[in-house]
Amino acid sequence: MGATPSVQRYSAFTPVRLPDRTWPDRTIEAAPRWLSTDLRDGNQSLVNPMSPARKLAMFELLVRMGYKEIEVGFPVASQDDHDFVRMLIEEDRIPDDVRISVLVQARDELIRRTVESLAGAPRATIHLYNATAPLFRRVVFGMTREECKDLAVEGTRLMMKYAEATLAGCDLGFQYSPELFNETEPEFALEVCEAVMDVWQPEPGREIILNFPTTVERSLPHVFADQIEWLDRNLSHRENVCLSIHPHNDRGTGVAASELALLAGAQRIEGCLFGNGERAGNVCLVTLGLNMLTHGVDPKIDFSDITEIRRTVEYCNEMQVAPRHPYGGDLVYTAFSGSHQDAIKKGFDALAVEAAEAGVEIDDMPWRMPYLPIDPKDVGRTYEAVVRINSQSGKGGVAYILSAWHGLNLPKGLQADFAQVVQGRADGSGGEITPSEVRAMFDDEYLSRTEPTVPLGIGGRPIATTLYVDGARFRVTGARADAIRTLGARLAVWNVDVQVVHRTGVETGAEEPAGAEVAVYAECSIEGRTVWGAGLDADVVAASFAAVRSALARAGQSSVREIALAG
Ligand SMILES: CC(=O)SCCNC(=O)CCNC(=O)[C@H](O)C(C)(C)COP(=O)(O)OP(=O)(O)OC[C@H]1O[C@@H](n2cnc3c(N)ncnc32)[C@H](O)[C@@H]1OP(=O)(O)O
Ligand SMILES: CC(C)C(=O)C(=O)O
Repeated sequence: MGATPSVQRYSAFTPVRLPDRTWPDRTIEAAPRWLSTDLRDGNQSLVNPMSPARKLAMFELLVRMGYKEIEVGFPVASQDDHDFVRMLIEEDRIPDDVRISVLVQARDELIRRTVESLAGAPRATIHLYNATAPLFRRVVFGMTREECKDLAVEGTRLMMKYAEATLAGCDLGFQYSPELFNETEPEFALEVCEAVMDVWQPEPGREIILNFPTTVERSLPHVFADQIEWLDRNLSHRENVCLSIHPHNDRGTGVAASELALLAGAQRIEGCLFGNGERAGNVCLVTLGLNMLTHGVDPKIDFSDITEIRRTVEYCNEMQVAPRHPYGGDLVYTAFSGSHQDAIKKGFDALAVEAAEAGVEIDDMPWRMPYLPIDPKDVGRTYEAVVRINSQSGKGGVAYILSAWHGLNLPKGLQADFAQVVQGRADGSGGEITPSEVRAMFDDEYLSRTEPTVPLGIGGRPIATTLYVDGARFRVTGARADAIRTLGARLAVWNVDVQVVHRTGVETGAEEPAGAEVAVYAECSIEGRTVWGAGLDADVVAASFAAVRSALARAGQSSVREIALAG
């Protein structure tokens, strides 16, 4: 603290001038071509590069998810990388609709060995790169612009020469990247790409992938978008060029930069699952794909089991995905805070009502949910963890837990009553309260205070008594009604007024409850104050008795047990 600020050591980024940019008015309407570089850029940044088994697990995951272009390694970087490429080819593990690619520097011997590593491949792309940015030309390569361009041109020639000798029968693709494109003078990057194209000679059926990396992300996303629109306008052979981007995430804006670049004309995106990759990572393919899904654009990638994807990626990379990572993190579908929980519960309730009105399944309804940008089910996550309880939770969250996990649908007044109980205990413990602990608290507070046995089958002529069940009437007849009437009479002696009996878990209006257990919630006015009780039983009358007696017991009416049993 107190050290001299270092701000003067840094300078502003010079943007390309594009005052008539058009990309801000466009929208993303279709998925781009995706390339996963998990096995190359991702792998080269790992503390422990992937073992062959981990590489294969990653490759198979990417294929299962639907990636059609997969950069499988840098064959001359290590024996493992080379052997993995050979194994894929020799064991015929590359599906017909998948194209592998490999990366190489613009160096003669490395190019020769890289081309050889692909022998026997039915289709493959060779990806050649050299740095074009001024800092690299000066510091790393000690080259003039001309020499830098020649390196790319010569690399392309060598690649074609070796491929002609070694890869007969291979449907060969070619990709060139001016590394650190974003820091390269745009005219110079264009000049190098044009020179490379002069050698490769793109034409219909012979595309070239020109891949523009923000090797180190240095500026704002819209600046990159301007650079891409500028390229889109100025590249020759445009119809035979696939304009690809390779964004890194050094400023934390890799996703934004990619999305704006798509608007600006990018047709293909290279990235890694959950944003693995050098330094702050490559752009996250999961976030990009699912961002599209939430706008109604099919990403053409299968994210339906995000947990399995995440586990496999964690296994392969030996790195954990952060709990807040978009779409895949542990906590991204979870609300702890009361107002969020309340809104989510109301959202689910409204969705159920609207689906019933429309006569369709909930899963077929448009997704409009407070605080949840995507239906967790669409990525294989369940609703159970959507709401979790701690000291910041409110009645909506507590009610959601009892409903979603335990099938207990509490009336509103009881929700507030029980939330206070939970809040008191959460404040004491400080931590999270699990759904089973919430249930145990409910049982402890309301159910365990009741006696399991109630006096039914009292004789007398059948009469009708009405209970109010979630606002609708529920008729109980016969001896059971007698029992309730008897209880009511006794309670009257004690100045207890049973105002409303709520029952949930069965169809309202039914003569007798269907199904296993019925929950009855009694809202009682006892000596002028409202006291709630709950009862749970296979028999609705028994549950009703239990609920009333629970309320009495909570109100401190200890002799209730004898009264009820005396009925
Ligand atoms: C932005 C990116 O992610 S690029 C991909 C980075 N990935 C990798 O580098 C993969 C792992 N790399 C390696 O294993 C090694 O670098 C190898 C095997 C490829 C090469 O190894 P070596 O030649 O022993 O070492 P090294 O990488 O230090 O070589 C650097 C030389 O290559 C040159 N070089 C670096 N990149 C390129 C390139 N794209 N094209 C041509 N020459 C290059 C450097 O200028 C330097 O030249 P100099 O020796 O004349 O100064
Ligand atoms: C080789 C290129 C595409 C690269 O990885 C980068 O520039 O980040």
